[in-house]
Amino acid sequence: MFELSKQFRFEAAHTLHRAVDAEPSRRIHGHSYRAEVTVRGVADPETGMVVDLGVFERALDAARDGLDHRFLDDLSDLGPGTIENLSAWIWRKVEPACPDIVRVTVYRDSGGDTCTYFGPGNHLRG
Ligand SMILES: Nc1nc2c(c(=O)[nH]1)N=C([C@H](O)[C@H](O)COP(=O)(O)OP(=O)(O)OP(=O)(O)O)CN2
Ligand SMILES: [Zn+2]
Repeated sequence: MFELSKQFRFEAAHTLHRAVDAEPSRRIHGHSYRAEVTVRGVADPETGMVVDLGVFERALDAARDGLDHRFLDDLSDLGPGTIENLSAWIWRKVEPACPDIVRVTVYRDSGGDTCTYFGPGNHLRG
C-alpha cells in the first residue's frame, strides 16, 4: 500500500467573523495557502503507479483555479473561509476524479496554521 501526495499553492482574500481580533478579521484581507492532497492505493504492476501524477495534477488544477486569487466570501459552496472549510471544499472538488483520496491538508504557513480533513465518513470515536 502506498500514499501519494501532491501540493499546490494559492492566494486568496476573505473576511471572517470571530470573537478575537474581530475588527481586522472582518476587514477584507488575504493569505497565502498551501494544500496537500493524498491518495492511498496499490501500484498497478504494469505502470508502477498508484495514479499517474499527471492525472492527479489535473484534478488539483481544477481546485486551485477555483481558489487562487479569489475572494473566498464569493464561493457559495464554501461557507466561512476557514482552513477547515477550505480542506473540505478541496476534497469535494478532487474526490470525483480521485476516488482514492484519504486526506486534504491546508497550510497557512505565515501563522503556522494547519488543518487536515479525512473526509465526510470519519467521525470522532467516544
Ligand atoms: N479554526 C480557525 N480559526 C481561525 C481561522 C481558521 O481558518 N480556522 N482563520 C482565521 C483568520 O483567517 C485570520 O485572518 C488569521 O488570523 P490570525 O491567526 O490572528 O493571524 P494573522 O491575522 O496574523 O494572519 P497572518 O496570515 O499571519 O497575517 C482566524 N482563526
Ligand atoms: Zn484571515
